Amino acid sequence: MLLEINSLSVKYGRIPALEDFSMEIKRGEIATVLGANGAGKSTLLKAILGMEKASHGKVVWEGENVTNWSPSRRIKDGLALVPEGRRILIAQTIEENLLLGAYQRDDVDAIRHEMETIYDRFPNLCERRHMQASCLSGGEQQMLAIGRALLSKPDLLMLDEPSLGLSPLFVKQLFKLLRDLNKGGLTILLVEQNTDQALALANTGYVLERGKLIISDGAQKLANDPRLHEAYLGVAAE
Ligand SMILES: Nc1ncnc2c1ncn2[C@@H]1O[C@H](COP(=O)(O)OP(=O)(O)OP(=O)(O)O)[C@@H](O)[C@H]1O
Repeated sequence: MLLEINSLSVKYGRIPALEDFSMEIKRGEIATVLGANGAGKSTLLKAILGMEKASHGKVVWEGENVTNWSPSRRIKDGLALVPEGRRILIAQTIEENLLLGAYQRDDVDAIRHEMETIYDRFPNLCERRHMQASCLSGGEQQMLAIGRALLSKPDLLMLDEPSLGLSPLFVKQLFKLLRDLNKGGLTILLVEQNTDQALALANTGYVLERGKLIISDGAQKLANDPRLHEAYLGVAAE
Protein backbone atom coordinates (compact mmCIF):
# COMPACT_ATOMS: atom_id res chain seq x y z
CA MET A 1 0.00 0.00 0.00
CA LEU A 2 1.42 3.41 -0.95
CA LEU A 3 -0.97 5.65 0.98
CA GLU A 4 -3.40 4.90 3.81
CA ILE A 5 -5.73 7.49 5.24
CA ASN A 6 -7.29 6.43 8.54
CA SER A 7 -10.30 8.28 9.97
CA LEU A 8 -8.93 11.66 8.91
CA SER A 9 -10.78 14.75 10.09
CA VAL A 10 -10.01 18.42 9.39
CA LYS A 11 -11.73 21.45 10.92
CA TYR A 12 -11.65 25.13 9.99
CA GLY A 13 -12.10 26.67 13.41
CA ARG A 14 -14.97 24.67 14.83
CA ILE A 15 -16.45 23.82 11.45
CA PRO A 16 -15.70 20.30 10.19
CA ALA A 17 -14.64 20.18 6.51
CA LEU A 18 -13.61 16.52 6.48
CA GLU A 19 -14.92 13.89 8.88
CA ASP A 20 -13.60 10.43 9.58
CA PHE A 21 -12.34 9.86 6.03
CA SER A 22 -10.49 6.65 5.17
CA MET A 23 -8.97 5.40 1.92
CA GLU A 24 -6.16 3.20 0.64
CA ILE A 25 -4.17 3.73 -2.55
CA LYS A 26 -2.00 0.96 -3.96
CA ARG A 27 1.15 1.70 -5.94
CA GLY A 28 0.32 2.05 -9.65
CA GLU A 29 -3.36 2.82 -9.03
CA ILE A 30 -5.46 5.81 -10.11
CA ALA A 31 -7.99 6.88 -7.48
CA THR A 32 -10.48 9.68 -7.94
CA VAL A 33 -12.35 11.73 -5.34
CA LEU A 34 -15.63 13.22 -6.49
CA GLY A 35 -18.21 15.46 -4.89
CA ALA A 36 -20.09 18.73 -5.25
CA ASN A 37 -18.60 22.15 -4.47
CA GLY A 38 -17.61 22.45 -0.84
CA ALA A 39 -17.69 18.68 -0.23
CA GLY A 40 -14.16 18.74 1.23
CA LYS A 41 -12.10 17.44 -1.72
CA SER A 42 -9.41 20.16 -1.67
CA THR A 43 -9.24 19.91 2.11
CA LEU A 44 -8.49 16.20 1.78
CA LEU A 45 -5.60 16.78 -0.66
CA LYS A 46 -4.20 19.60 1.46
CA ALA A 47 -4.35 17.39 4.57
CA ILE A 48 -2.56 14.56 2.74
CA LEU A 49 0.23 16.99 1.85
CA GLY A 50 0.24 18.51 5.36
CA MET A 51 -0.98 21.97 4.32
CA GLU A 52 -4.01 21.54 6.60
CA LYS A 53 -3.63 19.99 10.01
CA ALA A 54 -5.60 16.86 10.89
CA SER A 55 -7.78 17.26 13.96
CA HIS A 56 -8.09 13.48 14.13
CA GLY A 57 -6.81 10.45 12.25
CA LYS A 58 -3.66 9.45 10.42
CA VAL A 59 -1.88 9.77 7.08
CA VAL A 60 0.33 6.72 6.51
CA TRP A 61 2.80 6.94 3.62
CA GLU A 62 4.68 3.80 2.59
CA GLY A 63 3.94 2.30 6.01
CA GLU A 64 5.12 5.35 7.97
CA ASN A 65 2.89 7.66 9.96
CA VAL A 66 3.56 11.09 8.38
CA THR A 67 0.65 12.95 10.01
CA ASN A 68 3.00 15.34 11.78
CA TRP A 69 5.46 15.80 8.91
CA SER A 70 5.79 19.20 7.22
CA PRO A 71 4.63 19.56 3.59
CA SER A 72 8.23 19.95 2.36
CA ARG A 73 9.27 16.71 4.05
CA ARG A 74 6.31 14.89 2.45
CA ILE A 75 7.20 16.34 -0.97
CA LYS A 76 10.80 15.23 -0.54
CA ASP A 77 9.51 11.77 0.29
CA GLY A 78 7.43 11.47 -2.90
CA LEU A 79 4.10 13.28 -2.51
CA ALA A 80 3.18 16.07 -4.93
CA LEU A 81 0.12 18.27 -5.46
CA VAL A 82 -1.00 20.19 -8.52
CA PRO A 83 -3.18 22.72 -6.72
CA GLU A 84 -6.54 24.04 -7.76
CA GLY A 85 -6.00 27.18 -9.85
CA ARG A 86 -2.46 26.00 -10.81
CA ARG A 87 -0.61 28.65 -8.72
CA ILE A 88 1.83 29.55 -11.49
CA LEU A 89 4.16 32.52 -10.88
CA ILE A 90 3.20 34.49 -13.96
CA ALA A 91 6.03 37.03 -13.71
CA GLN A 92 8.66 34.25 -13.70
CA THR A 93 9.76 32.36 -16.79
CA ILE A 94 8.39 28.97 -17.69
CA GLU A 95 11.72 27.39 -16.86
CA GLU A 96 11.89 29.12 -13.46
CA ASN A 97 8.39 27.83 -12.68
CA LEU A 98 9.41 24.29 -13.63
CA LEU A 99 12.56 24.46 -11.52
CA LEU A 100 10.51 25.39 -8.46
CA GLY A 101 9.31 21.77 -8.45
CA ALA A 102 12.90 20.62 -7.95
CA TYR A 103 13.69 23.03 -5.12
CA GLN A 104 14.62 20.28 -2.68
CA ARG A 105 16.80 18.34 -5.11
CA ASP A 106 20.50 18.72 -5.82
CA ASP A 107 20.97 16.09 -8.56
CA VAL A 108 21.47 18.74 -11.25
CA ASP A 109 22.12 16.37 -14.16
CA ALA A 110 19.00 14.31 -13.45
CA ILE A 111 16.92 17.50 -13.14
CA ARG A 112 18.20 18.73 -16.53
CA HIS A 113 17.40 15.36 -18.09
CA GLU A 114 13.86 15.34 -16.63
CA MET A 115 13.30 18.92 -17.78
CA GLU A 116 14.12 17.85 -21.33
CA THR A 117 11.64 14.95 -21.00
CA ILE A 118 8.99 17.44 -19.87
CA TYR A 119 9.84 19.76 -22.78
CA ASP A 120 9.54 16.78 -25.18
CA ARG A 121 6.11 16.12 -23.75
CA PHE A 122 5.05 19.77 -23.91
CA PRO A 123 6.67 21.44 -26.96
CA ASN A 124 4.66 24.62 -26.32
CA LEU A 125 6.51 25.06 -23.03
CA CYS A 126 9.87 24.30 -24.63
CA GLU A 127 9.52 26.95 -27.34
CA ARG A 128 8.79 29.62 -24.74
CA ARG A 129 10.94 28.33 -21.87
CA HIS A 130 12.61 31.73 -21.33
CA MET A 131 9.41 33.75 -21.58
CA GLN A 132 7.21 34.84 -18.69
CA ALA A 133 4.55 32.28 -17.78
CA SER A 134 1.92 34.99 -18.32
CA CYS A 135 2.21 34.28 -22.07
CA LEU A 136 0.66 30.82 -21.62
CA SER A 137 -2.98 29.92 -22.11
CA GLY A 138 -4.91 28.35 -19.23
CA GLY A 139 -4.37 24.87 -20.65
CA GLU A 140 -0.64 25.46 -21.11
CA GLN A 141 -0.41 26.80 -17.55
CA GLN A 142 -2.05 23.58 -16.34
CA MET A 143 0.59 21.56 -18.21
CA LEU A 144 3.27 23.75 -16.61
CA ALA A 145 1.80 23.10 -13.15
CA ILE A 146 1.90 19.36 -13.84
CA GLY A 147 5.47 19.61 -15.19
CA ARG A 148 6.50 21.50 -12.05
CA ALA A 149 5.00 18.78 -9.83
CA LEU A 150 6.72 16.04 -11.87
CA LEU A 151 10.08 17.71 -11.26
CA SER A 152 9.81 16.86 -7.57
CA LYS A 153 9.98 13.22 -8.78
CA PRO A 154 6.78 12.11 -7.05
CA ASP A 155 5.58 8.58 -6.35
CA LEU A 156 2.05 9.93 -5.88
CA LEU A 157 0.75 12.81 -7.99
CA MET A 158 -2.34 14.51 -6.58
CA LEU A 159 -4.29 16.87 -8.84
CA ASP A 160 -7.04 19.22 -7.70
CA GLU A 161 -9.60 19.79 -10.47
CA PRO A 162 -7.02 20.01 -13.27
CA SER A 163 -9.63 20.15 -16.05
CA LEU A 164 -11.42 23.18 -14.57
CA GLY A 165 -11.83 25.92 -17.19
CA LEU A 166 -9.98 24.06 -19.95
CA SER A 167 -11.18 23.72 -23.54
CA PRO A 168 -12.39 20.24 -24.61
CA LEU A 169 -9.15 19.74 -26.56
CA PHE A 170 -7.00 20.44 -23.52
CA VAL A 171 -9.22 18.24 -21.34
CA LYS A 172 -8.64 15.39 -23.78
CA GLN A 173 -4.88 16.02 -23.74
CA LEU A 174 -4.90 16.21 -19.97
CA PHE A 175 -6.62 12.85 -19.49
CA LYS A 176 -4.32 11.25 -22.08
CA LEU A 177 -1.33 12.66 -20.21
CA LEU A 178 -2.56 11.24 -16.90
CA ARG A 179 -3.11 7.84 -18.53
CA ASP A 180 0.43 7.93 -20.01
CA LEU A 181 2.01 8.98 -16.72
CA ASN A 182 0.21 6.15 -14.95
CA LYS A 183 1.38 3.65 -17.58
CA GLY A 184 4.89 4.88 -16.79
CA GLY A 185 4.33 3.80 -13.17
CA LEU A 186 3.05 6.96 -11.49
CA THR A 187 0.28 6.57 -8.88
CA ILE A 188 -2.42 9.25 -9.17
CA LEU A 189 -5.03 10.75 -6.87
CA LEU A 190 -7.37 12.91 -8.91
CA VAL A 191 -10.00 15.30 -7.60
CA GLU A 192 -12.43 16.13 -10.40
CA GLN A 193 -15.80 17.64 -11.22
CA ASN A 194 -15.57 15.94 -14.60
CA THR A 195 -16.99 12.71 -13.17
CA ASP A 196 -17.43 10.69 -16.37
CA GLN A 197 -13.86 11.15 -17.56
CA ALA A 198 -12.40 10.76 -14.08
CA LEU A 199 -14.22 7.45 -13.54
CA ALA A 200 -13.26 6.24 -17.03
CA LEU A 201 -9.61 6.83 -16.09
CA ALA A 202 -9.58 5.65 -12.47
CA ASN A 203 -9.52 2.24 -10.84
CA THR A 204 -11.33 3.33 -7.69
CA GLY A 205 -13.64 6.20 -6.83
CA TYR A 206 -14.66 7.94 -3.61
CA VAL A 207 -17.60 10.29 -3.23
CA LEU A 208 -17.60 12.99 -0.59
CA GLU A 209 -20.70 14.78 0.60
CA ARG A 210 -20.41 17.59 3.14
CA GLY A 211 -17.06 16.28 4.37
CA LYS A 212 -18.17 12.67 4.70
CA LEU A 213 -17.35 9.67 2.55
CA ILE A 214 -20.67 8.37 1.27
CA ILE A 215 -19.53 5.84 -1.35
CA SER A 216 -16.28 4.11 -2.26
CA ASP A 217 -16.23 1.54 -5.02
CA GLY A 218 -14.57 0.35 -8.20
CA ALA A 219 -14.69 3.20 -10.71
CA GLN A 220 -16.79 1.30 -13.26
CA LYS A 221 -19.39 0.31 -10.68
CA LEU A 222 -19.46 3.82 -9.29
CA ALA A 223 -20.13 5.29 -12.72
CA ASN A 224 -23.51 3.48 -12.70
CA ASP A 225 -24.36 4.16 -9.06
CA PRO A 226 -27.41 6.46 -8.73
CA ARG A 227 -26.09 7.74 -5.39
CA LEU A 228 -23.28 9.48 -7.29
CA HIS A 229 -25.75 11.67 -9.15
CA GLU A 230 -27.74 12.31 -5.99
CA ALA A 231 -24.57 13.55 -4.31
CA TYR A 232 -24.01 16.02 -7.13
CA LEU A 233 -27.56 17.24 -7.20
CA GLY A 234 -27.57 17.57 -3.43
CA VAL A 235 -30.59 15.30 -3.24
CA ALA A 236 -30.52 13.01 -0.26
CA ALA A 237 -31.49 9.41 -0.97
CA GLU A 238 -34.73 8.82 0.86
N1 LIG B 1 -9.47 28.18 4.71
C1 LIG B 1 -10.74 27.91 5.00
N2 LIG B 1 -11.33 28.48 6.08
C2 LIG B 1 -12.63 28.20 6.41
N3 LIG B 1 -13.41 27.34 5.72
C3 LIG B 1 -12.87 26.74 4.65
C4 LIG B 1 -11.52 27.00 4.23
N4 LIG B 1 -11.26 26.25 3.13
C5 LIG B 1 -12.40 25.57 2.86
N5 LIG B 1 -13.36 25.86 3.76
C6 LIG B 1 -14.72 25.29 3.81
O1 LIG B 1 -14.56 23.88 3.98
C7 LIG B 1 -15.52 23.19 3.17
C8 LIG B 1 -14.79 22.25 2.22
O2 LIG B 1 -14.07 23.05 1.29
P1 LIG B 1 -13.14 22.41 0.14
O3 LIG B 1 -12.48 23.53 -0.57
O4 LIG B 1 -12.31 21.35 0.71
O5 LIG B 1 -14.26 21.75 -0.80
P2 LIG B 1 -14.15 21.21 -2.29
O6 LIG B 1 -14.92 19.95 -2.33
O7 LIG B 1 -12.73 21.18 -2.72
O8 LIG B 1 -14.94 22.34 -3.08
P3 LIG B 1 -14.68 22.99 -4.54
O9 LIG B 1 -15.06 21.93 -5.52
O10 LIG B 1 -15.61 24.15 -4.54
O11 LIG B 1 -13.22 23.38 -4.60
C9 LIG B 1 -16.35 24.25 2.49
O12 LIG B 1 -17.53 24.44 3.24
C10 LIG B 1 -15.47 25.47 2.51
O13 LIG B 1 -16.23 26.65 2.52
